Amino acid sequence: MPKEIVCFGEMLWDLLPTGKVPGGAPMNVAIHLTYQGQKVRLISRLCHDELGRELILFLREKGLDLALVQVEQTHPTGTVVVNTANKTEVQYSIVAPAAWDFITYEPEAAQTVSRCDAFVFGSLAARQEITRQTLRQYLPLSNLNVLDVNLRPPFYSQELLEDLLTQAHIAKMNHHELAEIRGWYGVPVDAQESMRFLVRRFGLDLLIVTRGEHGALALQGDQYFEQAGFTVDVADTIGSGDAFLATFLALHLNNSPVPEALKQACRAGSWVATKAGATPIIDWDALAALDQNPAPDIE
Ligand SMILES: OC[C@H]1O[C@](O)(CO)[C@@H](O)[C@@H]1O
Repeated sequence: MPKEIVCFGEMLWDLLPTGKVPGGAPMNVAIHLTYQGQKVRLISRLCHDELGRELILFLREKGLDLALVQVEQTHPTGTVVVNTANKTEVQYSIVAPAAWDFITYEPEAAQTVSRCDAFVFGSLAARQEITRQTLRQYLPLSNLNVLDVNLRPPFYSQELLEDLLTQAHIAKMNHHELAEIRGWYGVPVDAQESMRFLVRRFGLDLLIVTRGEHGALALQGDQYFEQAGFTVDVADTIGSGDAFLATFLALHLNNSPVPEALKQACRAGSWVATKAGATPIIDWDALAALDQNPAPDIE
């Protein structure tokens, strides 16, 4: 059954050396959730400029509901200069200000958030005051807050992350982000132990850690799960984590057991890494073939 999922935050163009592709973690998650038949609303903001108009056309073609996307005239539609010199560790220069820094509170959006099945957000959207305040107003309304940590330097602080983690029910981060956050508390290097620490400290129901080609880990209550990764030819890793999260959520919200959701999410993330840009349409048949390419474990 389709679930109602609200994605909040940045929508933008990723400017790659080869040209521009639509991006922004919450928007990427929204598109992947739409591919997977879920009912999605994106809360964001763009400008009535050339890039904004192009983005609207792209999203309409993808079948996304744009009723809660605000349009303004002052701040430009978001752009990010992406350095893909290292294909597996892409660097983002996130241009500021951007229209998505100015998402304002709307009663209709608040109502949608209060009755949705999940509210997906990340730390980057909170880099500027206005969008941060709007996010703070929506978070208490939703029954299931899903934090996609997405640390994008220099736009985060320990204080901000602690605030967001406290309000999250589910959190997803990659292994680099886990290492950084663990470091704030001097927790031992062991992944499982540091996950247990974070789940306890922030009262999380579920914590997921992605490990690139080495798969993913999850801790739900006391139960710890590991999923091995898949070896693929990486085009770039942009949006890989976003496809992972969308796939995990679509399954989790529809009552799949965590190990099954983790496995499909790893497959989807790996597949997206084989293509340029964040939102290629996933070929689920080709994905099944990934099982023949398990990657070696790192631990
Ligand atoms: O959202 C910030 C950046 O992260 C991505 O979503 C990838 O996860 C890019 O598309 C975007 O430029």
